[in-house]
Amino acid sequence: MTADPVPATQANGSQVEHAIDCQSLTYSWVVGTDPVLIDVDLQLVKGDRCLLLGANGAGKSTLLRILAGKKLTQTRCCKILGQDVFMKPPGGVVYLGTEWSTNPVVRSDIVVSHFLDSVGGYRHKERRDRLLQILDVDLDWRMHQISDGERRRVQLCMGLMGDWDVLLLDEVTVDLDVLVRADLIEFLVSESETRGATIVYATHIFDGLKNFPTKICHMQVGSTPRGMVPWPPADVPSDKLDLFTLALGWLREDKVLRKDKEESKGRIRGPKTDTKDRVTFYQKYDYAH
Ligand SMILES: Nc1ncnc2c1ncn2[C@@H]1O[C@H](COP(=O)(O)OP(=O)(O)OP(=O)(O)O)[C@@H](O)[C@H]1O
Repeated sequence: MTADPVPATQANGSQVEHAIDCQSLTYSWVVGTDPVLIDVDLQLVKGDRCLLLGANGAGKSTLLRILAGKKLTQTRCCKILGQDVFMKPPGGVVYLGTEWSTNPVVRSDIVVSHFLDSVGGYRHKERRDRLLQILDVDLDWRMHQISDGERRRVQLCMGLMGDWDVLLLDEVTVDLDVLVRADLIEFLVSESETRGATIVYATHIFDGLKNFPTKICHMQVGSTPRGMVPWPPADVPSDKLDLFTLALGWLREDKVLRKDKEESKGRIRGPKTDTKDRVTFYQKYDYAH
C-alpha cells in the first residue's frame, strides 16, 4: 500500500487544484512481468490541453485507459478532479478510443438519430446540434452504411455532447478529413478556454496542432522523464513553433534508448541473424525451394 500522492504547492504556499493528478504510476499488464509504465507523472490543472507524444508502444493508450478507470492498478496514484479514477470514478470524464468503432453494435443497421437518442442525445440538444454541425453529421445516416471517418464523427458527437470536464482522446481523429479535424480542434480549444475543460490528446499527427496544447507530455519507453513541458515555449517565436520536428528528435532518442533496453534483456528486433543455430525466414524459404 503506498501513500496518497503529494498535492503540489504554489509559490504562495497554497495547494494547486489538479484536474488530473497522476504521480509515480507504475503498471504491468501481467503482474510480475516488466512494467510498461514506470514512474509516470502527469499533472494538469483545469483548462490544460495536453498533447501526449511518444513512439508506438511507448504506453500512451495504457496510460489513458488507466486514467479512464478501465484498468485496476496496484498502487492508488491517479486522481481526476480529486477522486481515485478506479475506486471512486468522478463524473464528467470522457474517454474516446479507437476500439469503439470495431464494436458490432455501432456497425449494425441503426439510424444515427436513434443511436444518439439511445445514448441520451435528447438531454443535450443544444450541444448535440452544435456538434452535428461541427462534425458535419447527417442524422439520417445508417451506422452500417457509413465510412470509417463518418462513424468516427458520430462517436465524437456522442462522446462530446454531454457535460464533460475531462476528455481523454486516444488517436480518434486520425480518420477525420482535415476540415472536420480543424473545426473539432477549434471546438476543443474553446471548451477549455471558456469553461476550463481539461484535455489529454494522444496522437501521431501534428498538422494543425501547434496552437492546441498548453503542455506536452513526452512518453518515453513507458516513462515521462521531461515531466510536463509548457507549450508554446517562451523562447520560440510562433512562426518557428514546430511540433513535428520536436517529436522527430524525441522519437529518435527513444529508439536508441529502447534498443539499448531491449538488448540488455537479449531481445533484438528485425531479422534473427545473430545466433548460429537460428536461421532467418529468408534462409528457411531458400531451403524449402
Ligand atoms: N493487452 C495487452 N497485454 C499485454 N501487453 C500489452 C497489451 N496491450 C498493450 N500492451 C503492451 O503495452 C505497451 C504499451 O502499449 P500502448 O498501446 O499503451 O502503446 P501506445 O504508446 O499507445 O502505442 P501506439 O502509438 O502504437 O498506439 C506495448 O509494449 C504493448 O506491447
